[in-house]
Amino acid sequence: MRIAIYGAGSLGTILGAYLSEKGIAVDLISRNREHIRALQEKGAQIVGKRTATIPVTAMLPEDMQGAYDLIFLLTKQNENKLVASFLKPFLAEDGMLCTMQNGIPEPALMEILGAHRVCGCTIGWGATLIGSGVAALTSDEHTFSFNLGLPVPGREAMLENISSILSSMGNVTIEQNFMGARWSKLLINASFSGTATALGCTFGDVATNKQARRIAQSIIKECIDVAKASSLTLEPVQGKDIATLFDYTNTFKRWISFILIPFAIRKHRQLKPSMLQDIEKGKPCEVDAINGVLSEQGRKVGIPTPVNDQVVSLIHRIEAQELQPSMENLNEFKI
Ligand SMILES: NC(=O)C1=CN([C@@H]2O[C@H](COP(=O)(O)OP(=O)(O)OC[C@H]3O[C@@H](n4cnc5c(N)ncnc54)[C@H](OP(=O)(O)O)[C@@H]3O)[C@@H](O)[C@H]2O)C=CC1
Ligand SMILES: CC(C)(CO)C(=O)C(=O)O
Repeated sequence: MRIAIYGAGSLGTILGAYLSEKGIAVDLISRNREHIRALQEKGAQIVGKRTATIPVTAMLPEDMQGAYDLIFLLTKQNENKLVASFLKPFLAEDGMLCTMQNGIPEPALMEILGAHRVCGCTIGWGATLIGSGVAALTSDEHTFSFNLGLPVPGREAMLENISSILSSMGNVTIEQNFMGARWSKLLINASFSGTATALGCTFGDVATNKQARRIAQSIIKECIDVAKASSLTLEPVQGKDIATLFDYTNTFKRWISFILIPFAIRKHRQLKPSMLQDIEKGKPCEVDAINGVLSEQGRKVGIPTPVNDQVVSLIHRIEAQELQPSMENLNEFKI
């Protein structure tokens, strides 16, 4: 099976290194020339929760040849239409593109590549590219998890193949209710990644600062309400039934959910959201594909998302350099 990781940056470099280490042949592809040169010359350097240098095969998009049976997509979502059109001739007729991006990326990719050539996977761990060829693993290895699913039925055998490839690295779950799993990950990203990006901090800082935690808690609730109104059943995240734990209907349950938050994210305290990493690099981030999707779906089903809307507009102001990501932005919130 010919396998590629398209968009081998923070996550893709770690994924590619672990698969290569297990003897699974995979091409790591990115447009970032310095990064690709470093990967080719020195291998993938992993720092952070693990220190290792692993030889990998890396190339630029213009050096791709022939068709791949499986492409893991790990570019940011902002250019997905262009990326999918570019990748179309490189995906075998019966191949599969597995998007590991955040948000709800499958529908737009299916339009270009065909419904049966796209599957999705949510990622429950984090990474940060800190230099050419150097990726920091920001989660413990035991949190490596992959929740795989088909947006439409029909390619179950291929999904099993992908599952066995990924299970060489971590824990894989094949989701029957894949959209429920997607929305559970969206809930984490909208609440924690969105708040941490606006405030320029880690997940741990969001949980520790009570005002920040209140913002994240409100977005969790907004997401649960939007999911319910959209007839989506949220799937557990790493064994935790977030829809039950954090869905409050009275002051007492609201207080319990507030107290639970630091415990629920304790293994992920050091995570710095990929949206914040983009902002720090002066790039536009995926806020419209993450928090923006929650606000948009809320409008469709008539559920207000006032706190999430504030995160969207704050992050846009940060992108426009009117504000810096900082704890001082807590003063901008009205909740
Ligand atoms: N980082 C994390 O911890 C997590 C990220 N995710 C999701 O995974 C996805 C990838 O995130 P992340 O790894 O952080 O992203 P990065 O920006 O670190 O990596 C993306 C890589 O793809 C390259 N790239 C971008 N556009 C193209 C293109 N059109 N053609 C070829 N190469 C391209 C980038 O190059 P260049 O630098 O030049 O832009 C970069 O090397 C996102 O959807 C994110 O939300 C999910 C869970 C955790
Ligand atoms: C939640 C986190 C940090 C890792 O899974 C992520 O999805 C991101 O940074 O985009």
